[in-house]
Amino acid sequence: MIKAGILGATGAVGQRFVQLLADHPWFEITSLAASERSAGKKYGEVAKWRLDTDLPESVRDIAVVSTRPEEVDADIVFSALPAEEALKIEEDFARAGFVVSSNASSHRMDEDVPLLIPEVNPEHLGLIEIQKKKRKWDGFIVTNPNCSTIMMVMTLKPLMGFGIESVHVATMQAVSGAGYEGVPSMAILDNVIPYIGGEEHKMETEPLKLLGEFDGKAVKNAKFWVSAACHRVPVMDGHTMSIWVRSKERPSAEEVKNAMLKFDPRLGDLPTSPKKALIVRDEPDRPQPRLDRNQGRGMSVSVGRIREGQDGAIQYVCMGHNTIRGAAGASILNAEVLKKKGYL
Ligand SMILES: NC(=O)C1=CN([C@@H]2O[C@H](COP(=O)(O)OP(=O)(O)OC[C@H]3O[C@@H](n4cnc5c(N)ncnc54)[C@H](OP(=O)(O)O)[C@@H]3O)[C@@H](O)[C@H]2O)C=CC1
Ligand SMILES: N[C@@H](CC(=O)OP(=O)(O)O)C(=O)O
Repeated sequence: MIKAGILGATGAVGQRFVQLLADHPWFEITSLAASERSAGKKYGEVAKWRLDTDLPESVRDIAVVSTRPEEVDADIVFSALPAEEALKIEEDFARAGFVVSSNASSHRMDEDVPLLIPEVNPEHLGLIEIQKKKRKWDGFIVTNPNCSTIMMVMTLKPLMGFGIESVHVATMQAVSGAGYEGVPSMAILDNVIPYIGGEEHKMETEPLKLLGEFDGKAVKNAKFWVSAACHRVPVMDGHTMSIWVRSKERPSAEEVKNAMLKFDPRLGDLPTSPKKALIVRDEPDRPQPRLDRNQGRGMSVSVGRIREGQDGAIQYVCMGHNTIRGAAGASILNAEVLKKKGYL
């Protein structure tokens, strides 16, 4: 078993890591780290457990440590730290020789850090050697994208052959994306909030790196543009988005559907990879978060309503589980690929 630590283990995403790693066949939780407020106390006392499965017994009595590398016993650390804290702490861990699989945004756009979706750009892992050499680190950092970006980019990947020119997207994002204390119930019930700080910029920039080409030295960004509008809606889990894609080749809805149906990333049999990365639905009223977010144990992205728009764009809806495929599950799948490819 590979020894795994979780940084930010008591938080919303940290708890998802604990839930998904507790019975993982390759990783064993050996350290749980959080702020000085929690350090020294038992995990079961300080983690206000809010998931709909029980707190795993195996972690209840583990003493939480602080996020200093010398206190953490692990080969890999999964980071669910707030971005401001992750910036330095993740570097401290990589410098100290740890593999860091991060869900935080701090290092995503660093030119020597892989921003990874295993089904989309596994070749970007070539940046690891460049990162280690440049920074003189024994360890390294690999990141997963923003939760909305992940869902959208998984649907764009099979369309790249049509010559994408532009993408418009409007999101409807679940409240869990902001964390338990993030959006007061008085603000979101009976309401839609048309603003999520920083989200539109992430959706407009991260896809270009993810779908860019790695030439052995650097990633050259993909050459199309994305325009995003992000909204918070009163849904617990599951980010839904309406997407309009304009391409040079002007494919029909049928051709787009077939490209998505044929999308086979050939990841092999990794514990967290779903049987189908994309699930294409024909019903006129799907996907829906409540019905579709747990497809592929929360790791599949569901697509529906693929149709030709008025201006030659292809229009569709996609949806995925934001704290599993969009956060903890994404980092764990990244780590499984690292293991499979011999980086771990
Ligand atoms: N919620 C979501 O769906 C998603 C979140 N993310 C990203 O994941 C990260 C975590 O988000 P979330 O789980 O919602 O956040 P939470 O606020 O719920 O949890 C934060 C965690 O970090 C710890 N922490 C806070 N400050 C420090 C510090 N100074 N030093 C060390 N540890 C600290 C907290 O410990 P303590 O309990 O002791 O305070 C807690 O364990 C963020 O970067 C967020 O942007 C990404 C995608 C989705
Ligand atoms: N902002 C996202 C969650 C998040 O924290 O994203 P990021 O990993 O890019 O910081 C949401 O609300 O739903």
